[in-house]
Amino acid sequence: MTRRTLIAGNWKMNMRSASARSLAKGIVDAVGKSPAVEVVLCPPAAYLAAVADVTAGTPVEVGAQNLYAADDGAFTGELNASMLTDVGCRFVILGHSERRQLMGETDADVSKKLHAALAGNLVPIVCVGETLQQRETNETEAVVESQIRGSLEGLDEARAAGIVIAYEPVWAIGTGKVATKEQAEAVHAFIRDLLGKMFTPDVAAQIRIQYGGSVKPSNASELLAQPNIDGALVGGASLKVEDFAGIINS
Ligand SMILES: O=C(CO)COP(=O)(O)O
Repeated sequence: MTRRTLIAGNWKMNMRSASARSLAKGIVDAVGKSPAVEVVLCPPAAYLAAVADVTAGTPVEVGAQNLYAADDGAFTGELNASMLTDVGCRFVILGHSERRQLMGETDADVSKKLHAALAGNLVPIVCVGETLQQRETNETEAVVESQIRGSLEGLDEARAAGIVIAYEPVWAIGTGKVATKEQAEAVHAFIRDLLGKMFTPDVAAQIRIQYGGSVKPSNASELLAQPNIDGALVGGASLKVEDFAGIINS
């Protein structure tokens, strides 16, 4: 089973309209017409339309960083899947550790969002990962398993193959402390095995599992060479054309 490598840039809460457009343009130019990997830019919601305008007609795709799991209605400040596809999104990041920690998002919330994303034709990138304390007390597998089981609650086999999982150890996010390729591969293999039990080994073999946490041009190729690492979800290094292009080309 070949899984196409997926490199996504999570811009988090950064950029302004001019810098967002110029970053997107730089990446479009660096990626060219037929990149070997799939490339997704996830700007803040305020700049989704501007970035989608720049990437239109190119292989670079656009993703949102969150959604609200409801149809149109009285939900002040929120955006639903239909609005995201309407402004050009194909992907949506769900359950990022920053949202879990800062906004109190739970696995149950993530599961609702996952179903809303799929119903709205968005590809969900579901984030999971342990804290440093959990790693040090050997809880990594238990934490990741319960996040995946909870976040994927109610997902059927037919739709499971199309989702993306991002393993992002919390201690590696924005810290410069990247997981070693062995540490990352061990968790990715564990996740694939778990997905095989939850669905079928064939479905698990189709699900792309990205690694995230201090990915840079200098460490991307060894991570991406691991058999169960199918891409990267990049934060800081996605904010500079040179760094992000370096990861894409690694
Ligand atoms: O959280 C991340 C991507 O979603 C990773 O962030 P950094 O690449 O800045 O560590």
